[in-house]
Amino acid sequence: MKTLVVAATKAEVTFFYQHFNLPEGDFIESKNFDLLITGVGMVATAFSLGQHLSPNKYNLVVNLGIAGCFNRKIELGSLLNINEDIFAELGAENGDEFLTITDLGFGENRFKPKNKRTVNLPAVTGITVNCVTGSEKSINNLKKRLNPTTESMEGAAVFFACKQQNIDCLQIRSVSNYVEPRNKENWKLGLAIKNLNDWAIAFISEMN
Ligand SMILES: O=C(O)c1cccc(C(=O)CC[C@H]2O[C@@H](n3cnc4c(=O)[nH]cnc43)[C@H](O)[C@@H]2O)c1
Repeated sequence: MKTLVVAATKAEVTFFYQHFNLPEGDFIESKNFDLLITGVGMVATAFSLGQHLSPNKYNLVVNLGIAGCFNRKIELGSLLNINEDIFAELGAENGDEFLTITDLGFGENRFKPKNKRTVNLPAVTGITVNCVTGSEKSINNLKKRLNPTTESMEGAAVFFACKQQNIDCLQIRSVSNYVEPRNKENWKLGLAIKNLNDWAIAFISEMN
């Protein structure tokens, strides 16, 4: 049984590729782990995992990525263990009220992954969105409704797929930006990606 490492973009795992001398490609099989680049967003992620995730082959999925953070006390570049993730937009508006897919009786919007491993990083709740949050009104609504620490565009889709296949899952995110009206100059992409890759290289190396 192997570990499947999952990221949305190659850029987020660039040093991981270099360290393990991995060939170009979106699905790379190696002796001790496989690596899958899904593309950005929950649809691309679900499709890609639908193609590659098999319980006969994998006993652990490690989802790696950068994320936006709602909490300004958490420094940019910090690593977080997302141990709960929520599809934030999946549901229905009823005037100013939001009804989740659970309220509507159509399933779950909130996922806690099955995971036997302990990871020495702060554990937080994330949300998963199709549209990166970028207005004070949306930020306040999300904080009030879900009280999230981070925001990504894939996390809950990975947890969903792992739950469907009964596979353990870790989601490790590095904070690249605060959730705010969009200003890419404020992002610390390089730092976030470096810290994420250092963690991932150490984790995979120690496992094998
Ligand atoms: O512009 C670049 O050079 C660059 C390099 C690597 C990655 C990116 C991305 O934009 C990755 C998109 C990825 O990041 C997650 N993300 C990051 N911040 C947020 C956010 O505030 N809200 C939602 N998602 C965020 C997301 O999971 C995307 O897949 C650019």
